[in-house]
Amino acid sequence: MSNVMSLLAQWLPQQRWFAGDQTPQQLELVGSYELPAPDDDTSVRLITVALVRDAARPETPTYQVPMVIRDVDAHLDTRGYIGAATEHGDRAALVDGAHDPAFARAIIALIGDEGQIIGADAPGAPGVDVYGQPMPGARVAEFASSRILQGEQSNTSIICELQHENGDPAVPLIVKVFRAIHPGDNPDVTLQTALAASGSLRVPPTFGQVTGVWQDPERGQVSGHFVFAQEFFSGVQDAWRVALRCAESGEDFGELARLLGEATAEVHATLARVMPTVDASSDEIETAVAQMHRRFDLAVEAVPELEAMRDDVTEVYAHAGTVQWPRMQRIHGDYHLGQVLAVPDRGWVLLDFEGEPLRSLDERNLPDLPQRDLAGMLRSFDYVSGALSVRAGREVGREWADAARDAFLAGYLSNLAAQDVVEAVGRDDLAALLRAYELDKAVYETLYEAQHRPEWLPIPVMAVQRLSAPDAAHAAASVERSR
Ligand SMILES: Nc1ncnc2c1ncn2[C@@H]1O[C@H](COP(=O)(O)OP(=O)(O)O)[C@@H](O)[C@H]1O
Ligand SMILES: O=P(O)(O)O[C@H]1O[C@H](CO)[C@@H](O[C@H]2O[C@H](CO)[C@@H](O)[C@H](O)[C@H]2O)[C@H](O)[C@H]1O
Repeated sequence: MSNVMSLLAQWLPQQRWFAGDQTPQQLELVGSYELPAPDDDTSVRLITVALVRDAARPETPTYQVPMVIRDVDAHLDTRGYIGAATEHGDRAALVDGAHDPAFARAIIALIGDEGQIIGADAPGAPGVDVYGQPMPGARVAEFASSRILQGEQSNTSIICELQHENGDPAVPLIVKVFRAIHPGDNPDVTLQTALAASGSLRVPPTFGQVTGVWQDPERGQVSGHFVFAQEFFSGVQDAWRVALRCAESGEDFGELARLLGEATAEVHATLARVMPTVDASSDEIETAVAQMHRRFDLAVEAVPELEAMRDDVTEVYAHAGTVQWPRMQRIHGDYHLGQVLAVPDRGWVLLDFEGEPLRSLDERNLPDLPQRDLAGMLRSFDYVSGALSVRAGREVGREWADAARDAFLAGYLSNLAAQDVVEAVGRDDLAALLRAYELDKAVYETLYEAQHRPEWLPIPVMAVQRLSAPDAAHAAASVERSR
């Protein structure tokens, strides 16, 4: 194994976006591409982006890993330091590209200049071709600086400060580097680009994207999205923080929840207009219900206490399979309070349309029911109460969560397109669907928490119990109350 690959094998398991914490058994270079080094920074020896996977575990993702090889000098930013790049000469450092401004700057230039790089084959691995695609009309200012966005994320986002020719600050960009790369469209890119192109203010303006073509060891030549860049809203808070603050302090959240419902309905209506929709055929319904059952089986393996709820859960899903379904369309897919920003002068802005990370990309690219998104947000209100309750050691915030869900649904149903759906399908059937999707989301969350945050596992487990209980009138009552 080369020096760089053995350094990566040690470094990868420490990264939040890497699945699992085991050192890869057989780290394989799937391909790589190089970006031009800046003329005015002679300490950069090479900017290279590797696609790597653990060949001993082919079911795990292929990861995108940007790296900068730099001189070891006084200006080296030690935060991104991976190790000594001995193959690249004396005093050469291998730096995580996400921490190095040379990578961010090269990516912005690739997109802004509509550049293309045809990758050269490396020893043992074919080259990767990459294409920069700016949004029509997008204008790029001069690169000034970059920093990595800290936090619990599935991908790596880099904030880039830009400036006009006269030195005045220009609108900053957020450059999201997809870590697990998949053949096919990434819905985060396609959906947000379609929304932005339709003139929607409910997503950040798109700057552009990088797509790549590579040789997948199993599937041959494939293509997919590598990077997505959008306008960055500085200093704003996400709806999770706003909601927690209100729930803790008693500040009113009703109006904000209602506006969030309106914004959600607006996005659904736009997606139904600009992206394909399909009738929910009996096949589609059967598949969707079978997926819910499958997910429950998986969750029971990880969280055995769910087994006791199996009969009730089965009943809720079975009932959902018998009611009338609305037309299926593209949706957000992993909607929760952390995916929404409170932007002054714009209102709620939605982010991260990548869908649930635990579902396959093929599934996430299919039309789905808007009820999945509504259920996601309703679960999120419950999480606000759940997080506060875990902290307090007793139940708090239940009334707050109930009021937020009523206001959110009322806001959603004030939209004309949403009213048409109620008219066509009927409230009882929609309530049955909402309950099944809410339960399915809580089941998904048990898996997510078991893997990532075991201390929060009781939040979704209690929700599965509550939502599956035969007398649960929760979802139905909310739809009823929002009349
Ligand atoms: N355009 C933006 N403006 C301001 N903050 C943003 C923007 N896009 C993302 N963020 C912040 O970055 C976080 C992670 O972004 P997200 O798209 O959810 O990435 P991931 O796929 O890694 O979870 C968000 O929760 C939000 O706080
Ligand atoms: O934001 P991601 O796309 O990475 O989504 C995953 O992580 C979320 C947690 O950050 C998780 O959301 C769950 O926890 C939230 C509170 O932290 C809560 O508001 C959500 O309702 C709850 O589902 C999400 O499920 C997961 O896919």
